[in-house]
Amino acid sequence: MSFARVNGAVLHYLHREGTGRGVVFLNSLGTDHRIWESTAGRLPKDIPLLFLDKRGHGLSETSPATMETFSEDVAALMDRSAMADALVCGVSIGGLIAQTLALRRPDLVGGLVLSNTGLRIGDRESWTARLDALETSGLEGMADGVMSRWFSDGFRTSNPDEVEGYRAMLTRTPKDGYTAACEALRDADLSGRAAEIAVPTLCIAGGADIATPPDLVRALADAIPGATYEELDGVGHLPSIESPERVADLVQRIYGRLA
Ligand SMILES: O=C(O)CC1=CCC(=O)O1
Repeated sequence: MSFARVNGAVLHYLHREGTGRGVVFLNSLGTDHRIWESTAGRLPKDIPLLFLDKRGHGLSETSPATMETFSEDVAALMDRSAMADALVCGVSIGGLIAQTLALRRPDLVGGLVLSNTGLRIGDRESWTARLDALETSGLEGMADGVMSRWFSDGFRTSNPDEVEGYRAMLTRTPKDGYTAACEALRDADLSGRAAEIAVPTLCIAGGADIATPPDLVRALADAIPGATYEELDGVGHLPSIESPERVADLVQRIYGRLA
């Protein structure tokens, strides 16, 4: 567990040293780095890993941010950890941050795993409505709806305790941090930039994801030159939690293919 002030905010990160190419994990809206724990724990024990809580989430300080700010934070922590040419795995907003990083700092990104994400997620109206709901009801009032977007019906029925735990992760997110990330999502649109991504890319969709449905992820894969697409049957928005063994297998497969 480490902390560093980068780009004006104190960020929380975990860097495991190792040998060979590193793997970086970027989390989604209202979550922290722990959503990748079960997946990362299935990867070889000797490879370097970097996890971080994006600003306004987990133990990282809150401040206004754009998708560029989030990607600069990742770049700063990778530079600090002497990690370059890494496999960068991002889920949802983490996938948008990963794409932004690949466009702005191609030296840092050797490959991408883009899970449950798109070139754009939602639209201006849907994020404005989310921000209004946050003002009216707070995260506590929104939490049931968010859980039904994060997890498939089957997972919620079979794993009530886990869902309760992740609900706590959501509701403990600072309101200002959640707001900043929603505003960044409202304003981010990478349509038209995908052709510039020049690294091996795997796009993962959840067959039961209603937040970033398979069609959105497939359109992302179609737009990035040479990208491959995998759909996980019956899985919701956070496959690293619902199906860590399948995600770890896919991460290892693309890791093994990187030159
Ligand atoms: O909270 C949601 O609806 C799911 C989500 C959208 C962007 C993100 O990072 O998570």
